[in-house]
Amino acid sequence: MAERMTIEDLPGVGPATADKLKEAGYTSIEAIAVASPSELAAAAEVGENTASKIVAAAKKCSNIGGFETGDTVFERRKQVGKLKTGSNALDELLGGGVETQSITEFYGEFGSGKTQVAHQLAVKVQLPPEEGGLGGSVIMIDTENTFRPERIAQMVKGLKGGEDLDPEEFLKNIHVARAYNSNHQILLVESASELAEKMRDSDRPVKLIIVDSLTAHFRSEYVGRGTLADRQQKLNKHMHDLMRFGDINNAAIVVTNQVQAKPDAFFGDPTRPIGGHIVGHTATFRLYLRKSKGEKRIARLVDSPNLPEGEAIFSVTTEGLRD
Ligand SMILES: Nc1ncnc2c1ncn2[C@@H]1O[C@H](COP(=O)(O)OP(=O)(O)OP(=O)(O)O)[C@@H](O)[C@H]1O
Repeated sequence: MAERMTIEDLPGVGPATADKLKEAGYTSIEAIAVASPSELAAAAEVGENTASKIVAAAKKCSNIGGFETGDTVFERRKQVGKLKTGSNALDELLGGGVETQSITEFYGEFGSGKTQVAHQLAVKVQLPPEEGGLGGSVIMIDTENTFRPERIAQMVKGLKGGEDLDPEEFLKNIHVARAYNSNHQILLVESASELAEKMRDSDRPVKLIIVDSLTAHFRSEYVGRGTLADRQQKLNKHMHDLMRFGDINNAAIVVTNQVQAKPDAFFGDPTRPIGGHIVGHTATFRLYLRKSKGEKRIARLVDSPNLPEGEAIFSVTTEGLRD
């Protein structure tokens, strides 16, 4: 493969401009390719004409914004990997596991097991494909301080042959960042892209990005009807950034989401995931998690483009997810 280009290689981008662009968050060719020339002009303090040329050059070498033929899309789809969850029933519901190049959303009430699923996937993704993993590392954006290394250690010990495995080796492949507010959360996807780019040719490329929770910050920061449009716009950008991360890295994207009580809903389930249409339309797979007896959980697949709706029952145990 030809050596990867960096933004310094773009015509019209000298070292000073490159620094300004990076400072403003344009850290990759892809980020520049999808920028508007006027935004870029302001960020890099160059004229609009120069900015247009930079964007055009970035588009050309990133193939973003261009059309692809069906066979190219088909080639990329062939690369799609499936990450096993530890529960066969849940894997089957998902058509074989959590897919790369897709966003899988787990939503449910407090204690329904969303964070447990996230921890389990962070462990499983590190296993080789023969063992249901993707042989990769993981980036975790933690918005509510729920990441627990101890929990990872328990789940590593719960793997097949886990007694001989060193949990620390697994922890080294989990890159965790706390997001302090929704803007920070959005920015972290850019940092994640940089990290993934650096690791792309290593023996542990990033194969999974988790955002737990996707909506908590948005929900608490945008209160009241008047702010809804703003919130949805930000959330929409965030989801698309994540989707692009998945495409570029052939990585799986897993997000968790709470439900909001809808006391005025007389029919159907009175709870709905936060984020409404935006999250719903961008997530490829949506799973609604419910608590059942004891460690049992029920997952329902909602709105999948190519899989039938259905339910799976699994357990959250100390060792991890099980049937
Ligand atoms: N070490 C463990 N061993 C067994 N079960 C555990 C363990 N730790 C957590 N659990 C189970 O996971 C549940 C908590 O689930 P989790 O934290 O994933 O909920 P959540 O859906 O993320 O909730 P929230 O919306 O509050 O973040 C606990 O109620 C418990 O049943």
